Amino acid sequence: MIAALVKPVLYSYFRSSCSWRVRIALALKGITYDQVPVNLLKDGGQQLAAEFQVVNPMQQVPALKIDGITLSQSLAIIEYLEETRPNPRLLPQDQKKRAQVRMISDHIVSGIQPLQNLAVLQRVGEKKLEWAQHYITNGFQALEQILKNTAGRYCVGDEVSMADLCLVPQVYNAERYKVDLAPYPTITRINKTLLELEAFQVSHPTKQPDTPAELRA
Ligand SMILES: O=C(O)/C=C\C(=O)CC(=O)CC(=O)O
Repeated sequence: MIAALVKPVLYSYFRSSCSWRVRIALALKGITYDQVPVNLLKDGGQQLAAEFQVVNPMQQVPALKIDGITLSQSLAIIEYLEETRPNPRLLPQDQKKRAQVRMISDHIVSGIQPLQNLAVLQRVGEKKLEWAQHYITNGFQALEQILKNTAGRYCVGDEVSMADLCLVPQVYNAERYKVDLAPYPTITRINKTLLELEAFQVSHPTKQPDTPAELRA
């Protein structure tokens, strides 16, 4: 019980899409937390420092200290928040919809983002823009088809779910890597609708404690 009284601590980087997913979950569920910024570019990458390796041996953000444990991997964090702080719900009650939410989340979290993350692009070198565009485009072509069957107002039906927490940061990355979004009207429509919600705005990369002044909104 004592642990629950201690404010959670999020290790985060303002434009890490994986950190943003967790920030949206925390905002939606009304959980107040402290942030420890981990700059992925500064000092050769602060995530690689020995002191952060203790927090997350994978040397990636996000990580969340909560209830006396330290968690990494955004979906594991979001599922823990869901189980311990169930309101508002981020996984639908209906089993088929819940499976669809997990399918779309995994599609982005395993099938797109890891192929265009910083560590991969740093090894790809000068072709990195083309590389990122290729994997985001591939993933979005499939995702557009999937969403045509699952979406209502949001990714799955009309309730905001974990899938939406994955979608918006991935669209942000697509824009960052100059992917043409015109072929994906469903993705674009859902993204725009979600960005009107306060939880998606307060957690946005342009509004974080570690956002550089020139990128602040
Ligand atoms: O360029 C930088 O500022 C460093 C890293 C990131 O933003 C994070 C990523 O590229 C991975 C991702 O979140 O998809």
